[in-house]
Amino acid sequence: MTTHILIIGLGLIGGSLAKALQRNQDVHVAGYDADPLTARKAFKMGIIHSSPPSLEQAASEADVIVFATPVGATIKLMEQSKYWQLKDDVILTDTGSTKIQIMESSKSLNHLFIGGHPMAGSHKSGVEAAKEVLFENAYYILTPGNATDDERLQFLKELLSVTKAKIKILPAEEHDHMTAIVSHFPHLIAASLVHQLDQEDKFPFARQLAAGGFRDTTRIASANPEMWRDITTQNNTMIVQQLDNWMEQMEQLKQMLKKNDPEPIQQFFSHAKTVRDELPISGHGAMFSVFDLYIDVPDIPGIISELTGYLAEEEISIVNLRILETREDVFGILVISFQTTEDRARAQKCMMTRTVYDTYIS
Ligand SMILES: NC(=O)c1ccc[n+]([C@@H]2O[C@H](COP(=O)([O-])OP(=O)(O)OC[C@H]3O[C@@H](n4cnc5c(N)ncnc54)[C@H](O)[C@@H]3O)[C@@H](O)[C@H]2O)c1
Ligand SMILES: O=C(O)C(=O)C[C@]1(C(=O)O)C=C[C@@H](O)C=C1
Repeated sequence: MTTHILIIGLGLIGGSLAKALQRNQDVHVAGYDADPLTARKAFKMGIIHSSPPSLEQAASEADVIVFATPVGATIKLMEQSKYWQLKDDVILTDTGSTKIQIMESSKSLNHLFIGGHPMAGSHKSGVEAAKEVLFENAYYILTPGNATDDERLQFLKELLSVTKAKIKILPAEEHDHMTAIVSHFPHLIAASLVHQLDQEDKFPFARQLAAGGFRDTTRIASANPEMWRDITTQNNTMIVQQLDNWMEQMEQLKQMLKKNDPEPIQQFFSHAKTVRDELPISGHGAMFSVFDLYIDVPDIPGIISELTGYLAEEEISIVNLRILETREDVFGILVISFQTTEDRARAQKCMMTRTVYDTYIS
């Protein structure tokens, strides 16, 4: 029997989920977006099976409804959904980055709501950035709240299993506490670092000097401001708590720096390195895994399109590409990221057979 899924909000997350859910032959994925052009694009790109014109009509035909909109809009849509004619056993769920306020709102609904949050994403937004593989190996949090319908919870877990994410059940408070630490507060720090650079007017050339370190630390500051406004206002208390901890830590750091004793300074970096190196980055864990291949390339016009052209000919997908340390007359390092180690191994073989450039894996 076909399961009818309706995804509301066809951006990075809704689009990626729609694509992944289509791996299951027994589902029909309908998609709705407030922006009709986005819905049309999603349909043309094959991300959704159908693009119904009426949200209410589509909702009444759905077995599962996913709110994949910014969390402020999600709460408003949940409120509206009370007036929709829904199937009795419909499952409502969401993909929002916050859970306490959403689960609070769900208490007044007439139908089962199971909170959801795939812990994978990007600084990119919009349907064009959607990727079927986005959730692979990432945690996908489910927050059943007061809903005790084990059968439908199991059904949702099975439905989501095609994303190849690792489903984890968490209460809303634990979710918001932990995401404040590993996602929400770091976002504010990234944005603050960019503001700090922006305020530098003595040597404006500093912007040009912003190389790998600054770019890696602040990548997420390029994300959708509307989405982050909503996350920050909803998880405000937990984020302010993190800021308090941070300010205390910064005060200690300041005292340490004032003494300028090398030993504790090294300890500070050493401890951070140990903890960072032990994070589950490669293959498993909450972080979106990519596998980098480094290629020494000369700074000549067309080099990148030549190399990526070889990869395209061999149908090897890349997820990211950046250049490190290019200067005139000097070899630079092209870093190409792949979704799997297998893709990276194929790419390395391709480069070794089709080019003369050295390749290596960090
Ligand atoms: N971007 C990430 O890294 C990430 C990761 C995990 C979860 N999330 C969460 O998933 C949700 C979606 O994020 P995204 O990155 O896909 O955002 P996005 O900006 O890429 O897409 C959001 C889409 O929702 C549509 N939309 C907005 N209001 C709407 C409404 N009232 N009705 C219908 N459509 C509406 C927009 O037109 C847009 O197409 C957010 O709640 C976010 O917190 C984001
Ligand atoms: O930009 C990324 O790489 C992300 O994965 C984004 C990120 C995160 O902070 O980890 C951002 C918000 C989401 O709720 C989940 C994921």
